Amino acid sequence: MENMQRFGHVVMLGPTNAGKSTLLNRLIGQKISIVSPKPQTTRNSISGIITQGDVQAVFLDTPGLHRQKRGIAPLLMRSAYAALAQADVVMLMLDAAQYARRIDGLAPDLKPVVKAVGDGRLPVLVALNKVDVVREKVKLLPVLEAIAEALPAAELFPISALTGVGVDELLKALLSRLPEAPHQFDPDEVSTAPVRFLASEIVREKLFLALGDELPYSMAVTIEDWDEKSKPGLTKIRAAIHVGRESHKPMVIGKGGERLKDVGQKARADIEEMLGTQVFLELWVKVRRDWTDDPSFLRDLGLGQ
Ligand SMILES: Nc1nc2c(ncn2[C@@H]2O[C@H](COP(=O)(O)OP(=O)(O)OP(=O)(O)O)[C@@H](O)[C@H]2O)c(=O)[nH]1
Repeated sequence: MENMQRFGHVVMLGPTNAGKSTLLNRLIGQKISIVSPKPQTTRNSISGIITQGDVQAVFLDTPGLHRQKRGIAPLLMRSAYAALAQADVVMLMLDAAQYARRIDGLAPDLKPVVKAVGDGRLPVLVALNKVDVVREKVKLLPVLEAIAEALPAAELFPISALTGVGVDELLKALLSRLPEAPHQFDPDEVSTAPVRFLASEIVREKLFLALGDELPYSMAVTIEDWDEKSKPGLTKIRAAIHVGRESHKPMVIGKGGERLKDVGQKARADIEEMLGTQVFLELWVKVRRDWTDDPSFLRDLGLGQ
């Protein structure tokens, strides 16, 4: 029998600057940037998706709870509560170093969290971040005590998102709290959708640089084929450069194909760096008259409705 899958939403709370982005970058890397969620998930707040074996976790970011005191719209608060309504686990991220220096800031930072999730309905995991800069670890004790008092059911994890200390334990605990449910995202789709787009942007950037003033006004790049399966460690990409007129084609290609070759080499180097694999990049130029008026093509480029 197949193992039961587990799936759930991890809602991240915490004041700005606590280190949420740093932690997510460490956990998910570049796969964060742009994902293509299914419609039922709150699109705007998705910051990353992790799939590890049978477990898939969607991380939702919520700036709302902690910015309220600075007077930013109740809308943000509502979006935080909307995210919390979907939460299976709450991760509260705090800058422990800051409170180790001055504990007075802790109570006001905990207050909105206690109000929102202090009833114990959801598992709350507290990441006490930046412990790498706390030299005297005893200074953490009053911080730990105050959190344990305010959120008695919470589990505490001293970590450093920067160095990685404690991060594995935190992730393991987060994943283990997710309920049995089928995965909602295809891990391949999640990982390649954003990088495909970024790859096309890289090609476009190199074209802009190479063409300078000669740049045709209507030019677009689409990824026609993306193959990372046929050979491990190699990503084969076929990208089309669309120009609006036949006369633009030689401008892009250059004498003896030199310009296109140069663009391809530069783009390939950047895409390799982004993907961390070798890349075989094939570029070709397509003339597509009046594509700027073609709604279905614009949609393909992500520009239409
Ligand atoms: N020393 C140390 N610095 C850290 C650690 N984690 C994050 N930082 C630093 O803290 C600052 C804020 O980190 P971010 O990850 O941007 O914080 P954030 O919570 O995403 O902030 P917002 O995007 O404003 O919500 C950055 O300068 C990070 O380099 C850590 O574990 N140790």
